[in-house]
Amino acid sequence: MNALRVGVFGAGSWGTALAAQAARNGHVTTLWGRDAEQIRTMRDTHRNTRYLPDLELPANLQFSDQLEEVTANSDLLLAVVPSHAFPSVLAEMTPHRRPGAGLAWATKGFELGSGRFLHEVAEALLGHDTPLAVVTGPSFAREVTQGLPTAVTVHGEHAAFSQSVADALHGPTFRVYTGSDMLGAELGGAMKNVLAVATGIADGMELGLNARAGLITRGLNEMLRLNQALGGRAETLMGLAGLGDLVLTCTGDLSRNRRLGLALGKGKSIEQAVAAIGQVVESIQTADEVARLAARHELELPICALVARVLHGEITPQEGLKLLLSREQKPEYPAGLFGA
Ligand SMILES: NC(=O)C1=CN([C@@H]2O[C@H](COP(=O)(O)OP(=O)(O)OC[C@H]3O[C@@H](n4cnc5c(N)ncnc54)[C@H](O)[C@@H]3O)[C@@H](O)[C@H]2O)C=CC1
Ligand SMILES: O=C(CO)COP(=O)(O)O
Repeated sequence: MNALRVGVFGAGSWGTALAAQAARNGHVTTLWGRDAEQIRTMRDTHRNTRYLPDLELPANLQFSDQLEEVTANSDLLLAVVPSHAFPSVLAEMTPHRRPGAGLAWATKGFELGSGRFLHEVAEALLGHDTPLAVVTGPSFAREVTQGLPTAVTVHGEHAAFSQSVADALHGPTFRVYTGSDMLGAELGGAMKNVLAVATGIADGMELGLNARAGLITRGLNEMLRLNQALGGRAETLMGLAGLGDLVLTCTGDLSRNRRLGLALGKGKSIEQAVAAIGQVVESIQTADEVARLAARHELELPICALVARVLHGEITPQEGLKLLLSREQKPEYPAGLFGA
């Protein structure tokens, strides 16, 4: 193995977990965070005292609050900031990038306010010749940092680059698959967060296990239909980036998006729920961007649309449930698997 210089941008829970993974594989890895105080503490304790305080990080992992320096010294750039910060952090990195250094990201979501995919944001900033890839799949940061078995996938059009990202992260308990469908992979990772809120709400309202399974399956149908309208490949959504992450996030209580739904279903306000979680909850922005994309393609995605309305406080979870259950009866697949 050739040791790479890996720069990981975003010192939240997922950036920390992926940086630890690359460091464990022997790569010279630096985790960049914007908060100098937090970075100092991480350097002193070799722990992410804010997000994963009980877990020790590899001794060879380095920490920095100098974005320019980390960018200039990395062969592989891995962005793991929240989606709302992705365009600005990438714009800051761009002028300092080494020629030929590819960019991967593990952020899940869209550009805020435009519905642009993150690969579109990256292409606009870095040009079409820069190797790009998205790292996604069912992966709670805590479990990855603990070394529990996990499978993810890396999608990009530049096969050699995707393989190098996969190789940098793949390890004895961290399986990394590859594919070439960035759009489908990004769509799955973003939409599952919205659908996790729906199943969280249902579970918070104690609607039962049948309701949860029904929501996951009809949610997958919404993913597949939007994906088809956008030109993604169905198999991507049937794999780790879609179904895999959907199942994890809709059923696993480590999910912040599911926990937001659980709190709303139990009658808490969105402000109370977000404050209690204290971390990034991507669905809050993503629900609007999914609605924007669906409207652009004249698609009706009832579960996602109702989640957006609940998140905006336009309807209560009880009203959302009534609306969903009173929809017209129809065939499960009116026009084949991907019919409306
Ligand atoms: N935590 C997880 O298990 C997983 C998270 N993800 C995705 O990774 C992304 C990051 O999430 P987490 O690390 O979990 O979030 P987190 O809530 O644990 O941490 C967020 C981090 O982003 C930083 N940040 C916020 N705004 C920033 C800005 N403008 N510039 C630079 N840094 C900024 C914060 O300081 C903090 O360190 C999200 O898109 C999430 O959906 C994906 C897979 C797993
Ligand atoms: O993306 C994730 C797991 O794959 C993490 O989900 P949450 O952001 O809902 O915690």
